[in-house]
Amino acid sequence: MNAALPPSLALVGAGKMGGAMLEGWLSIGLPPHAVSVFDAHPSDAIQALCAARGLALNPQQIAPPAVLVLATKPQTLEAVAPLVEGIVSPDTVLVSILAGKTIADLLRRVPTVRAVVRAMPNLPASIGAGATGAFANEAVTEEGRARAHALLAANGIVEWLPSEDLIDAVTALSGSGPSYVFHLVECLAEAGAQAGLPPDLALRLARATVTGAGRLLEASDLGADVLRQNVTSPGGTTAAALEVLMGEGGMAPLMTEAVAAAKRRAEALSG
Ligand SMILES: NC(=O)C1=CN([C@@H]2O[C@H](COP(=O)(O)OP(=O)(O)OC[C@H]3O[C@@H](n4cnc5c(N)ncnc54)[C@H](OP(=O)(O)O)[C@@H]3O)[C@@H](O)[C@H]2O)C=CC1
Ligand SMILES: O=C(O)[C@@H]1CCC=N1
Repeated sequence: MNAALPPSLALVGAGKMGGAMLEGWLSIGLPPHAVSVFDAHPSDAIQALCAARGLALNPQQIAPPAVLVLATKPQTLEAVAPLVEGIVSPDTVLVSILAGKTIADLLRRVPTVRAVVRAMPNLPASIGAGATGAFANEAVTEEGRARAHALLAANGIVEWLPSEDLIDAVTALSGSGPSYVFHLVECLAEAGAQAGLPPDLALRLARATVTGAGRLLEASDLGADVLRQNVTSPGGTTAAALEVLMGEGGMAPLMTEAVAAAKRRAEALSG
């Protein structure tokens, strides 16, 4: 087991994201007896995982954990705060993945805690291919930061941010970003069907194209711009498509607008 991993951990909210992170922690050797899971309505998969691996699910009482990861919806912070406040001690590091909720918002609801890490993971965490942005307040010790890092790194890359206010932009880019890519698959498949392909064939090709391009990007030392140029024969078909995608009203201004909308929504979720 990674020596930096916390000796005890509570996960509050084991939904899509919390559940994905939990699987990552177990896969890198966090001992199941060190983990307590709290969820209002645990899914069948979480109940089965807890039973199979011997994790405490919704225990009545636990000793304050070294780290508590809060992974409920931002809108439930008010409702879940008394549970969290009842579990933590002043030495617990609170790692929150709630979009929009600031460190000040969290400290107001959970006054016992001092050390807070705001982290923004993304869904590919479920296969260890996530991207997380994180910010630690000044009360987080070197040890606390190392523990948070070890947990977050179980799910993919971790980028520590120099200031908390960057996290809303991270949320808009990489937190929400996987959904933009999945929508690209939907759009590509629809466009292929419009171009005459049977819809199921178009979907298979679109999915394999996006997956393959992602894997090439990961495997290659080349930048995305060079890889794009490598597909683009002068005067060929790709150039014709890119004239549309890179033209006025193309993908760049659309993506800028989408990310700005997500960032505004993150800001609106604070409080
Ligand atoms: N999904 C994603 O890709 C990402 C999500 N996030 C953040 O992760 C957080 C969770 O999102 P997501 O996993 O999608 O949401 P989910 O709804 O899938 O997960 C939240 C879980 O918390 C449970 N819950 C609700 N209230 C309580 C409570 N009082 N005590 C204990 N458990 C409770 C929910 O139960 P029930 O369903 O019964 O309400 C649910 O199982 C959000 O704050 C979001 O901003 C961050 C990055 C990416
Ligand atoms: O959509 C949301 O609000 C959350 C935060 C980032 C991804 N999902």
